[in-house]
Amino acid sequence: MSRTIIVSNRLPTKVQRTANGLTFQPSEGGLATGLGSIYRAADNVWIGWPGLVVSDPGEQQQVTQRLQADSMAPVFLTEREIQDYYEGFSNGTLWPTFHYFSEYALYEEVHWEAYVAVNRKFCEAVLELAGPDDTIWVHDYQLLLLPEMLRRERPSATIGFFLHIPFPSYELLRELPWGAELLEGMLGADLIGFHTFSYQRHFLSAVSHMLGYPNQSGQVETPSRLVLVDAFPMGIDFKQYAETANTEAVARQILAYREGFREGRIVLSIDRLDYTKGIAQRLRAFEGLLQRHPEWHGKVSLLMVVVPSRDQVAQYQSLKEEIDELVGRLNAQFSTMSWTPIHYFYRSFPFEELVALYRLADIALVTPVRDGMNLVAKEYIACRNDERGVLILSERAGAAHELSDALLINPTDTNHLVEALNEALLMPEEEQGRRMGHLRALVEQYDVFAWTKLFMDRLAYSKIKQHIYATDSLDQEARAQLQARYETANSRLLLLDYDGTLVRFESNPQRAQPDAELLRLLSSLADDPRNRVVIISGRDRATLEKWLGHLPVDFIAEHGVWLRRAREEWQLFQELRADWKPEVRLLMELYVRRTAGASIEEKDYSLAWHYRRVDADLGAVRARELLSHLSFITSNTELQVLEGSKVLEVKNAGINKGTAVARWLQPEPPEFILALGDGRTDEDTFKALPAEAYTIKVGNAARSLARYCVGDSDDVRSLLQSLLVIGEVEILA
Ligand SMILES: O=P(O)(O)OC[C@H]1O[C@H](O[C@H]2O[C@H](CO)[C@@H](O)[C@H](O)[C@H]2O)[C@H](O)[C@@H](O)[C@@H]1O
Ligand SMILES: O=c1ccn([C@@H]2O[C@H](COP(=O)(O)OP(=O)(O)O)[C@@H](O)[C@H]2O)c(=O)[nH]1
Repeated sequence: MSRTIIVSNRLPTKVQRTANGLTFQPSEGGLATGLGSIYRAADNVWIGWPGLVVSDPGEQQQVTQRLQADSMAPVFLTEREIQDYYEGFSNGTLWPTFHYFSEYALYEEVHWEAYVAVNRKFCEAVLELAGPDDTIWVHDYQLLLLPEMLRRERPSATIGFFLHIPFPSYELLRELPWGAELLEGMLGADLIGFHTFSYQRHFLSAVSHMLGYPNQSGQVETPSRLVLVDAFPMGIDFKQYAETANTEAVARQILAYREGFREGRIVLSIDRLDYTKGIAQRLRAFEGLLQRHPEWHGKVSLLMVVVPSRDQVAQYQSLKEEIDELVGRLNAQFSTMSWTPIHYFYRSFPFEELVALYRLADIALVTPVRDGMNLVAKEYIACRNDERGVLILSERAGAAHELSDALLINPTDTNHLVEALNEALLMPEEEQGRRMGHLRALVEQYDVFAWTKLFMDRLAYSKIKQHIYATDSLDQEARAQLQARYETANSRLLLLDYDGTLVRFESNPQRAQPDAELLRLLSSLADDPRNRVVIISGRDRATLEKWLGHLPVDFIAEHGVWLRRAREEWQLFQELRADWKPEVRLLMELYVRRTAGASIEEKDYSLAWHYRRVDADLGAVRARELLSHLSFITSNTELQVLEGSKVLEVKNAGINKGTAVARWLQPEPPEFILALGDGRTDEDTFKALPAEAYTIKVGNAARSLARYCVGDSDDVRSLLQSLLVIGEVEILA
């Protein structure tokens, strides 16, 4: 039976060392609490760190056995690994950068090395446990490299990845020296999930800027696979919170807490200690309320739970001091004999006590400056079976994208926050009920089970999608078979695209001239009387003639408009019109003026608008605008607009590389056909060829019709060179 292997840095159970030996407690933090419900509900396994250094082999065995009974498998980390991988790279570099606190970020090579090594350690733990049919679900920023590491070992595994924290703008990511490696690491997955659409958008933009991989409708085309990217706002186990809130035990707990506050109103704040949570700003806003609205003195208290977290990281230590100092100052300033404005707890609370706090509070004050999602906000809602209470929520928490009936605030705008607090304290019960009713319906519907199902369904869909477009890479075996066919064939047709296939792409197309090695290779291949070599390109015939015209090769130029047999005259594929060019040119010129780096290429029967040298985002936007303009003016004409790699081309419809290639297949197709191409226009060639032809896509094969793929033009040359060697051996023999 197939299982889901959940992999995250932290396990949902944390091990602690006490005077009485090791204890096992639930972990805090949204990842562990949120996923805890789904993993217990099914036959899944969870791999992760148990939160403590356990180096003694006997103790390791004890922990392993105890966790195993709960379907968990521990990955033990050494003191050094915790310092460099967890506190260092994960929480000293990635956490601040991804939360827009890059001024806190450390850039230490030794932390990076530990991060790579620990990701590898997790990889080994997964490989040991995961069967071939198991689904592997990797979580969060501590394991960004893991999907790619797993992919290398298990090319066909089903791997999902979910990021629980924000994915920042590309501008933040580029500050990391290791940005590209991290993106590649994530792209080892089949499906990558984020809490919100804007995190997804930032990721896609980073992938296109830093790796150059295109994407369409949330699908990234990597050189080897299609990777799906989508937004899945995480939910909570609504039922568990709602049911617990109705229990006798919670009712008793509420009564006990109530005594301490008498009739006073309670504002609740619960977070891990973290500078992203806006705890200090929140205290200042509470101070503002007491200063500006003295009518609340003695009538409202802030109940603040701060759960200890990452206390070995410098910023967390200084934040703790700042909070202690602020709470002390405010209480000293405002307290009376019968009223304490702030009740501050620096510890975690057991589940039922938490539920009682949520149920007790008139207001939940959730004001992070950045937060991937924030489950506390959803838990508060789930506990309000009475449909009372007001949620004040930061617009910079992922949860704000769903919870629009909360009072949404900007956490750094203290005035706004003060007035929101006052508004919440004065909010009539009827309005509280209306807002809470909407919020509850939403949190109930999109709970953690719905979230998991959605993710898993999309993961299965990503595999189907990949299967439809699957292109095998030209491995040793396929290459040997191709060579054997080549060797025995008496007539061979080699159809070779030029840019991106025989030579690398240049940002200036005029610099893509053939080098001596390529000229030698083509000339030697064409010298074999059994070979017919055809250079098949979108380029104009003059350029091809200038660069390669002296070789004994055939040409297909302008995507099939011009044909030339070796050393003969150029022939037009058929009579064509060019009187449309001035009008189209005017439009393209307008887009050149608006877009620095764009240029127009004029051919006999087509016009191309190039944007390879334009800023990637701007280029994509302008190309879309121009495309819609061009589609409009070419509708009901005999023209077509072709979308190539960073180029839009207007040309006569019905002629393409494929229609031209068909002429080389007559009267009889050759015994051996090899076609190599890297772009969308080469797909027409592949389509026009018989099934037994060797069609090979160069580079990104995610959506190709080709039978095989190779990496780049170096691989192409090495393949052609190997054919040449076969030919030479035959001649010698
Ligand atoms: O494991 P720790 O270092 O102790 O930190 C606790 C967790 O903090 C982060 O939680 C995030 O996940 C939540 C659920 O998706 C989300 O609501 C919240 O906004 C995030 O900050 C972290 O991402 C986890 O890996 C940690 O375990
Ligand atoms: O004493 C506590 C206080 C909070 N939490 C839990 O910690 C999680 C915090 O998750 P959130 O998404 O709000 O933020 P994170 O800490 O993951 O950044 C919530 O599920 C809380 O119920 C807990 O387990 N014990």
